[in-house]
Amino acid sequence: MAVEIFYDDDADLSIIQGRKVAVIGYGSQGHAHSLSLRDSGVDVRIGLPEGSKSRAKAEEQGLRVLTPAEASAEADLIMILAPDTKQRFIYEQDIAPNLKDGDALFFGHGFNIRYDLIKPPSNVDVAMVAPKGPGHLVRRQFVDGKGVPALIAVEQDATGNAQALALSYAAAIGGARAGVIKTTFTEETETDLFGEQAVLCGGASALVQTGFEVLTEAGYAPEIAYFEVLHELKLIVDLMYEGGIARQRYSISDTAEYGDLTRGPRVISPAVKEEMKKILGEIQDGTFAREWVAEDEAGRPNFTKLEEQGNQHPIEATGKKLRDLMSWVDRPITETA
Ligand SMILES: NC(=O)C1=CN([C@@H]2O[C@H](COP(=O)(O)OP(=O)(O)OC[C@H]3O[C@@H](n4cnc5c(N)ncnc54)[C@H](OP(=O)(O)O)[C@@H]3O)[C@@H](O)[C@H]2O)C=CC1
Ligand SMILES: CC[C@](O)(C(C)=O)C(=O)O
Ligand SMILES: [Mg+2]
Ligand SMILES: [Mg+2]
Repeated sequence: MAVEIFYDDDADLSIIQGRKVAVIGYGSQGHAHSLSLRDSGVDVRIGLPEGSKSRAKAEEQGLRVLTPAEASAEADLIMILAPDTKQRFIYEQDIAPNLKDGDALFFGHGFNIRYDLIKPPSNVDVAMVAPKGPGHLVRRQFVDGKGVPALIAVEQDATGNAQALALSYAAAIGGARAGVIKTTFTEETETDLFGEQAVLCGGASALVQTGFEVLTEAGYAPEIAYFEVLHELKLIVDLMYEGGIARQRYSISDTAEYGDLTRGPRVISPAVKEEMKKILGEIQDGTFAREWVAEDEAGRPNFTKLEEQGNQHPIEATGKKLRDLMSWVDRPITETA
């Protein structure tokens, strides 16, 4: 089925400029949405708990910070950009008691609606603006006059204007410069989880770590292995980003292309595809969501252990040493947030 794609000319920025927006959370997405909304002439306030470490950062960047309940009470559009596992508690405690007829409840990802963790009342619009990229790059691209593509979806249209409002919001954070696609909460949630687990984060990280291990265990220098499987990956993916896999194959040598065509399918074998299908099934039937919610409720023991193991992987120390010597590598996102 053909998708609908919207650009800046299709969006009416004055719609979002006429609203009082509360952004709940000031992390990766929260800071990007808030600053770009503000720069697009939108009346925005931030909702963060009293003890939040992000409060000082938001205030330093010239934003007004309230508690989540105060921000929700003042606003007529509430965008929840807190961690997915915390959203239902924030919604019950701070947002739901402050929702008024015709308000809009916005999400940056459909997890809590798709898996029935939040059930909004029927008198408010429920919509999503989900940028297809990390928040720090959403902001960086906006500042550079570019944009990260975004998905919009309407779960509930109480006012009859929810789609125009979502498109206006997406344009205000730069999404309509690159293209805004209309979807559903279900499609966004399931494709986003699949993408991050199988390809973008899970798949890519495991591929890089495993390639590094194979080379270093065979006695090659870690620095050479790092350049080969991590640093150069960005350069190869840049070519795909610019012109697809065909453009990447045009730029590499014929030798590389023959290796790509004949060895690639041995690495990503039919068994890997079967595993990807299983992963998609666990997303579709709710297994992953139940597991993640339970893991979070238990204090994230497995998450913490695996994250620490990842931080200790030898590729991290090698990469840090080499990146410190490359002045042209962009500043870490922690410094640009
Ligand atoms: N990361 C990304 O680029 C993308 C994220 N998304 C979606 O955006 C949403 C936000 O994710 P992300 O930006 O990664 O989140 P982060 O973890 O980067 O930031 C979460 C923010 O929420 C704050 N927070 C925590 N608890 C509360 C609370 N009780 N009340 C109010 N604020 C709270 C945190 O405060 P403190 O700093 O004090 O911890 C922090 O500022 C999620 O739905 C995610 O799926 C969608 C697309 C991409
Ligand atoms: C790829 C991870 C992501 O889905 C994103 C940056 O788009 C996320 O949830 O952070
Ligand atoms: Mg994503
Ligand atoms: Mg995601």
